[in-house]
Amino acid sequence: MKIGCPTEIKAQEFRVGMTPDAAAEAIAHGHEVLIQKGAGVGAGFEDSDYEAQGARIVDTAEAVFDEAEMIVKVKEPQASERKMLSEGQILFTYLHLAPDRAQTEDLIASGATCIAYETVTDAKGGLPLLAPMSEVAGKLAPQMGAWTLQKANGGRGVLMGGVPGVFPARVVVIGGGTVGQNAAVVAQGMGADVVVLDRSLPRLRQLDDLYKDRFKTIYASKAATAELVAEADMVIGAVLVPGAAAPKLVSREQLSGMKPGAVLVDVAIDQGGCFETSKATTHQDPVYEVDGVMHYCVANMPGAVARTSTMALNNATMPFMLALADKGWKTACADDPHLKAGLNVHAGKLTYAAVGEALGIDVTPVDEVINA
Ligand SMILES: NC(=O)C1=CN([C@@H]2O[C@H](COP(=O)(O)OP(=O)(O)OC[C@H]3O[C@@H](n4cnc5c(N)ncnc54)[C@H](O)[C@@H]3O)[C@@H](O)[C@H]2O)C=CC1
Ligand SMILES: CC(=O)C(=O)O
Ligand SMILES: [Mg+2]
Repeated sequence: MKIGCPTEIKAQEFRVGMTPDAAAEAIAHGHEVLIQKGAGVGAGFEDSDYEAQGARIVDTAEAVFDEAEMIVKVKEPQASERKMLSEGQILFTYLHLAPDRAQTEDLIASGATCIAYETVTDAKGGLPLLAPMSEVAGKLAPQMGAWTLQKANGGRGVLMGGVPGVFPARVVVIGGGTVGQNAAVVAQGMGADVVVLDRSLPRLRQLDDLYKDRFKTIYASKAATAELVAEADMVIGAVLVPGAAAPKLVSREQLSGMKPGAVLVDVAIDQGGCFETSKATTHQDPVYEVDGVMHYCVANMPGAVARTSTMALNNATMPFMLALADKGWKTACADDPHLKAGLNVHAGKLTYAAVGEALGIDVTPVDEVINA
């Protein structure tokens, strides 16, 4: 199969869909790899690194999309990229369709087969292609929140770790999955007083077993969430209902009860955000204020540490990329129910129930398109 990897064009996105190592593996499996000129530079990979592995460098994104049977990317295709997709082509990348009607409609219209990293599953009920980026975003969240808490950046002027004689920052993490766990560990490591809320009791038990000396766990009832948010210096939004639009857990009304200059870091923004007042921002202009509360809502946080993130992402995507290339999407999905869970759009049909529900679009069962 011809596998193509274009340069990411989302603002300040420096990751790349394939490392030279991933290209080498695909080539060893008998595939051809096309890399857009300069695609890896932001993550520290030169064109010559890819050429040394046998990949071919092409000048433009158009050339990649024209020739490749499968496109491997990082971020959801932007409008100009969606126009280049063609019928029968495989697109393997993050999609986050539930909050994004325009993208969903364009992908359906393209006739391509679109497999979303974030809905591929594993045998333990996890999301193996989301997890590495959630680890990164979780670790970044307290760092970005701490910067935003500084007075000159609009924050309350509270130091995460405090000093002897002065309380540390109070950090509330809503959602104790991969993002939440990593955020809580780093925030606690910075010296903050940390509470993690979740609606899953098994998950709270697991976190308590691992970290009871480092942070507290609380069941995420509406009342407990409201009380803790009102007292917080920083709230990190880290919930996920896979594939679905994020539930709104802090309303605009609640902001007036928060401390002036408190910070909301909405990591769940890629699924639409879990605070009512969240709207996606960019690394260039990451923070805005509503009713005295600072919001950090960057939808591609891992792009800030593009080299670490690219390598972590490729470690996870590589076996699935190879299965798709070796077997074609249909057999690869038929053979692996976890990859099958990644299929969101095929040949003009939406195939992911939670996206259909969020956007009011008819859904065709995955098995129907696989067996067609
Ligand atoms: N902004 C960015 O750059 C990035 C965003 N993300 C996003 O971060 C979010 C979290 O991802 P993960 O931690 O990997 O998900 P996860 O599935 O590991 O964890 C989500 C947790 O939220 C909990 N939850 C669900 N509904 C809840 C509710 N109403 N109240 C409290 N807890 C609730 C679940 O029980 C689960 O423990 C996702 O939307 C993901 O796409 C991930 C990486 C980068
Ligand atoms: C998961 C995601 O949206 C990202 O890594 O940008
Ligand atoms: Mg994102």
